[in-house]
Amino acid sequence: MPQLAIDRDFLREYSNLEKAVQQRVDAAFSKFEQSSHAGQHLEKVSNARDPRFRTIRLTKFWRGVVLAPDSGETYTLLTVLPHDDAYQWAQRRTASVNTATGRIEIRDVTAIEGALPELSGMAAHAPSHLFDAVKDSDLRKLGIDEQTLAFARALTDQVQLDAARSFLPGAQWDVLAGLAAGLTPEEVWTELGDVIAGERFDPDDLDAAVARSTDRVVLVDGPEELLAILRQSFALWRVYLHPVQHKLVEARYRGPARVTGGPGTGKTVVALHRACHLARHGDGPVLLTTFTSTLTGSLSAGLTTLSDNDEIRNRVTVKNVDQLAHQVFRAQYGAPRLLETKREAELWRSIIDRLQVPFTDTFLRTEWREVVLAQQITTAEQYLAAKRTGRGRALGPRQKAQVWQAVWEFEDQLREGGWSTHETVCADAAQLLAGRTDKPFRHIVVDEAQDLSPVQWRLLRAAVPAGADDLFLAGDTHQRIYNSRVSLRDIGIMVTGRSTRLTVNYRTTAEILAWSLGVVRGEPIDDMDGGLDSIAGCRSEMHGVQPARTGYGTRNAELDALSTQVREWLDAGVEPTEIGVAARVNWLVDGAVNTLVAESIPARALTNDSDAADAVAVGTMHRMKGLEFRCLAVIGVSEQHMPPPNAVTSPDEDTQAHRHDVQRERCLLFVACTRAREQLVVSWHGSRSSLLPSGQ
Ligand SMILES: Nc1ncnc2c1ncn2[C@@H]1O[C@H](COP(=O)(O)OP(=O)(O)OP(=O)(O)O)[C@@H](O)[C@H]1O
Repeated sequence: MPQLAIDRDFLREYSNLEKAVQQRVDAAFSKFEQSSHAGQHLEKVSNARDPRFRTIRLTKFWRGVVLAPDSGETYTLLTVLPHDDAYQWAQRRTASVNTATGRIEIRDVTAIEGALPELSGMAAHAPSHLFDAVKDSDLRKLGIDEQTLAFARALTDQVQLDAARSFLPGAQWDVLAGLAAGLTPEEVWTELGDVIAGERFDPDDLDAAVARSTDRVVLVDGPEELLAILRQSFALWRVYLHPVQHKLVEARYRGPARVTGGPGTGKTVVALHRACHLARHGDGPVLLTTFTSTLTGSLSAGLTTLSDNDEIRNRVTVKNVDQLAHQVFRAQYGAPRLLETKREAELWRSIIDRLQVPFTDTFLRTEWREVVLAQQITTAEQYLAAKRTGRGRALGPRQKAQVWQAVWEFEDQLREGGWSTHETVCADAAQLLAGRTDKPFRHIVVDEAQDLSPVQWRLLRAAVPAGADDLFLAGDTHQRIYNSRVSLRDIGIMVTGRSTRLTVNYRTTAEILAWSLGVVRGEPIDDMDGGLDSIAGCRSEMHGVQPARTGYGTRNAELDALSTQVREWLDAGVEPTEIGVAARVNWLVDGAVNTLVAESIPARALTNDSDAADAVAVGTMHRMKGLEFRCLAVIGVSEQHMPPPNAVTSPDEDTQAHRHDVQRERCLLFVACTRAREQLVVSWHGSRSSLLPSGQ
């Protein structure tokens, strides 16, 4: 029986096809496998460079291009195009086997041959070339074949390489892009993961290559599966993993492990797959957790996309860390009597007044959270001896005694009133679990790990027995938006030697990523493990338009321009749900929703309970975490609103806290901008924010 395989690129194109053509694709390929002579529907392409390319008729105007097997029965659907384009596509290209990965790749030979003479001519007179530092033998080892090698040797700059992306074989272009981004051949080798097995694959066995190409081809088992895949073609991106991601998902670690990487590099995708993998092959219940309830919701939905097997799904609990803390606390002590944040600040202020100590309530609260609770300090001696790494303002013994007295009073009043805060609930829950030998989970997977506080880490550490595959962390400290700082080793979570960085961004175009990286470039940001994190090598292989940056005289002028922009996107065929608007503060979110709605544009504010209506999503930058949009406007990036003055500690009060607050705001802007997939528009009114990259 002939079997149909679908190329990943086609799944992406499918959602952009007109409904009628989609229906013809469904019909043609649903019948495909029942036919005992699949070849009979397929037409040969005259003047084809590769005789294995065929076309299949879908409608009078549309054709599918199919790669027919040399001898086996697997036919791969590569693309669907209007009649003439389909023939031209097939005439220009060839399929080949990458000798390093053993997988198939397609190249536009006509384009390569067309560009090479001119490039070689220019290269002959150039003082240096893009890959002078890389040996031929290294390039060959990484799967670069003779034609691509000749092309690579003729390149003198990155722009030429970028322009060649559409016609060079994909995996080989990835290798060259990695080397051009400054990775060594060894690092590129590691990035390709276990697909380079050291073996040299047979370049003529295309059928075996198709079967091996799980990263770009999905084999379909029958018409129902085909239809299911086509229906959810976008969500299906979650199914294809890069070899490095795949390795992380299935690895067996002797202890805690983590994946880091810039925005859009697939950390959440890895976390989801890892949770499923542990549910299937692990040794007990799995907790998939993160910081906020909004993020928990999208993890839950992602998990359902990955596994429709109830038995597997039921082995994974999805809960945010505070929910877990409250559950453990309640089971022992009943419902906590929670002190609201406002009343907590009042309590600190009344203690400051009474004791006449020279600190602000913000300083004392942070000291309590980040030093006292984080290190489980219960006595003055312990506090006097405690490490205060990252707390900035140095304290002499007299000041420390004053702080301790205030903290003691605060905790005493909590005890007396029977009050809890979210932090104490978490600390109490951690203590309860630490004392138990029967832990609730065998494996814990944490997404957005950079935002968890030390007390929350203590809870997670106590919720799982120490051992193989106990904790798996996914996160990026350049996207820390809640100011929690932690040293994992201080909490007893050792990830050294079990940390992997992802570098390829799958969400955002290179233009948007490069500009957004400017917002955080040069910031010294820790890696939660005693060192500094780096965003070097983070790159995207997709291209599009440069982000637009515009200032307006007034807020109303900025909002009017926003509605013009959103209308333009809608008129260009972008669905309302694929458009996002981000602002730093709630009142600007409300202003944007009102302006859009007044212009009859469907728009909704992202709130805790808002559902996914068919409308443009407008939300605060915090709410944007975990989301992505084809087109995104980031508004109100003005000097007076970004950062908002009340969100940043004054440098006179505490220089370190000031620095941390400004850094958090930078990270927040970075997070917001990197939610855009294809188009990003940044605007402000009045003077522009100093957080925007200078000179642009
Ligand atoms: N191997 C892959 N191939 C294609 N697309 C991928 C791959 N891995 C992830 N993606 C897609 O890239 C996008 C970003 O993935 P994901 O949200 O997991 O990244 P992230 O690193 O968690 O991002 P962030 O840190 O910005 O939240 C998603 O649309 C996802 O489906």
